[in-house]
Amino acid sequence: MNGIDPAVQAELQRLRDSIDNIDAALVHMLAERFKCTQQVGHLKARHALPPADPSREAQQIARLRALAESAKLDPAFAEKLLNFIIAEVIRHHETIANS
Ligand SMILES: C=C(O[C@@H]1C=C(C(=O)O)C=C[C@H]1O)C(=O)O
Repeated sequence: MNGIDPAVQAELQRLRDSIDNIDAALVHMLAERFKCTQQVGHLKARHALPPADPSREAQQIARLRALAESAKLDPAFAEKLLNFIIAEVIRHHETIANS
């Protein structure tokens, strides 16, 4: 990065500092979400409820797509991200149910 104009370098660093803060916030928010979903997993296992709840997921996806649209984020991306997270949660719930 030696030949970069110092003003450009400073702007790049300012933006990357914000990106790093946002990434840290995402990790903390995901950790909190997984703490909640782990509790849901134990509750479901105790009461013999199935790990996945497709109707709840459909509501969450519809809500998140609408929120994404109003935030000018690609709704398809928001849906993919939520599905990715939920798949991991369901995997955890299956592990809890089988333990
Ligand atoms: C957490 C739950 O379990 C599963 C995971 C979900 C999630 O990560 O939001 C949503 C629905 C379920 O498929 C739940 O039923 O609320």
